[in-house]
Amino acid sequence: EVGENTYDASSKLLPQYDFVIIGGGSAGGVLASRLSEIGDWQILLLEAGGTPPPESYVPGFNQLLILGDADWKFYTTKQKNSFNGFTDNRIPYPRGKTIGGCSVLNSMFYVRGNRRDFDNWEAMGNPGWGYRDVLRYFKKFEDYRGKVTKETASFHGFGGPQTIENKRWRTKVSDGFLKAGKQLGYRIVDPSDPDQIASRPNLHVVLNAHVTQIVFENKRAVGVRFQHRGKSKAVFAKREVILSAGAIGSPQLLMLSGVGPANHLRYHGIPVVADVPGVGQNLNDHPYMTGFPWTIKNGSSFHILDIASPKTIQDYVHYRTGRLTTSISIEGYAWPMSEVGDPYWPEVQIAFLPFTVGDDYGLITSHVLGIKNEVYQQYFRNLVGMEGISIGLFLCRPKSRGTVTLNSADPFEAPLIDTNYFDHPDDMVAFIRGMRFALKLGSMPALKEDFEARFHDQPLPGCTHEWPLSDKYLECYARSLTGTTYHPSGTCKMGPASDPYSVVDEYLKLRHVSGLRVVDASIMPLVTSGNTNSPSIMIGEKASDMIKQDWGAPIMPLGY
Ligand SMILES: Cc1cc2nc3c(=O)[nH]c(=O)nc-3n(C[C@H](O)[C@H](O)[C@H](O)COP(=O)(O)OP(=O)(O)OC[C@H]3O[C@@H](n4cnc5c(N)ncnc54)[C@H](O)[C@@H]3O)c2cc1C
Repeated sequence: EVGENTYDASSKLLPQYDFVIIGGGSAGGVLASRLSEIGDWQILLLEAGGTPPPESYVPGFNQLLILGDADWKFYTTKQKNSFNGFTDNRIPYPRGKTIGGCSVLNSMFYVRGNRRDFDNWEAMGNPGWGYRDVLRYFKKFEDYRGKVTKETASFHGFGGPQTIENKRWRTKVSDGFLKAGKQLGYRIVDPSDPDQIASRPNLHVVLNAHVTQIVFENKRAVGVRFQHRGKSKAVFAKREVILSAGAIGSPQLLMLSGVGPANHLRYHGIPVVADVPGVGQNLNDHPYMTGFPWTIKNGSSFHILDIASPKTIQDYVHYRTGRLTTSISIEGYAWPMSEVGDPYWPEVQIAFLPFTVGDDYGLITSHVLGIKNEVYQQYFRNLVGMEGISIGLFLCRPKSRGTVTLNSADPFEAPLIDTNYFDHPDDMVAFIRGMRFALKLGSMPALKEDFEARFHDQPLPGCTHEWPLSDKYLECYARSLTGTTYHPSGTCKMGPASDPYSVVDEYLKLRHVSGLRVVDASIMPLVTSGNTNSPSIMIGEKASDMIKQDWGAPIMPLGY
């Protein structure tokens, strides 16, 4: 929407607004839209990136966005327990730098998470964040376009700004994936089942506005400084500054502004406004194994070169149908029952892809993932030109925690992102259980017989010393080819005052300072058991109502 209109209000910037929102991503965009519903309030949204690039309008071009102009192009630090199969033991860590944030780069999967995730947030000392409380906000932003039954109508929303629909195109072999699940005794379910910014005169959006500091007066956030077209500018907030710069940007900006672990700030010569030790800690992300490869019979999936065929392009351009209507990514998810603890709170999420890393001649997938050239050449290259599938997985609630810290006090320098995957030994144990499920799924008759799925049983370079498919081999495989699912969260976690590492309270207000809230994926105390875009939107929706309530503005009834 924004891409088609000029919202850039830099020429009419006011010196002061009621609310200044930093970051126009999944959560910040929602906030700007909802708060500007109150006509008396002046809202400013500052976004470091520009308008989304043209390729972002074609879902099938999703992979081309990574490492492009709309990506911050972050990398992780070198890892000791993971990334052995990636160049220099580090990986690209994409984050959207454009209006829309990561929602512009993402693969558009709509997964809310498990109801137990939110009940657990509440049990962790965050009243008002249980499943029953947040469900209404998931429904509020939805415009569900799938099949409406009595059941789906009860847990989906209608008429909201975000359309949710079934994929318009999928491969034949994805039927095999669903059938293989049935053969293992599972059901096909809607994962949401519990069991736009309009142009408004009071909303100013400034693009290419990189916020460099939140300004405090006596521990109250009163405004922000930002760089725009080579000039340093400042703007002030009468009511609140709201930080929605995402799970990497938000802790970085807090620390640059003097809010964070005092010793770390002093080390970088930053005057301490408030010692908040949890800022940048508790980095939760879902470690994601790129997928065991299988070859399948021709005609079951698609050939990468078909994407550029005149028919595919014509189908998309003229009719909005065909291969390009969906991202080139995962085609189906499965949640195996957990073998440990609550069986209905899955440990892993299984991902089904209708291609292998070898499919695209090493041009895109291995590049955006950061796979070492020798691993591609020795393991994936002989899959070139063959139709295939991959079955991967991610760990839903890892126990390992990473960090986001400052590399320097320079706001234009990328922070240090230490994912720290597999630091906690329980994570590897759970991951290996998930890998065994993935192997079992791929060997079910629905794939093996109907689609002639053949496991690519070549040993992975670096793991040849282990007995094939032994636990040790699987561990080595996981440490080599597990990267990110792009779900960082938790770095400004919400928690009770008794938790010294809580950064915000249940109203998302920053502890030890005033006039400042954090509203984005960084507030999740524990990452949800699924993809994180819709929970981030939900956080934006819920925060908007909390802010309106605090300032005596009317809250629209939800109707559910
Ligand atoms: C490649 C990729 C694929 C993904 N696929 C899916 C998927 O299919 N389904 C799903 O549910 N989730 C997916 N995700 C995750 C999901 O998109 C994110 O969890 C979600 O968008 C996070 O929202 P947010 O509001 O917390 O942050 P963001 O959307 O990252 O927004 C933060 C915004 O703040 C801006 N910003 C940062 N620092 C500053 C600053 N100093 N000054 C001004 N502006 C600043 C950024 O440019 C950005 O626009 C994916 C993510 C990626 C990267």
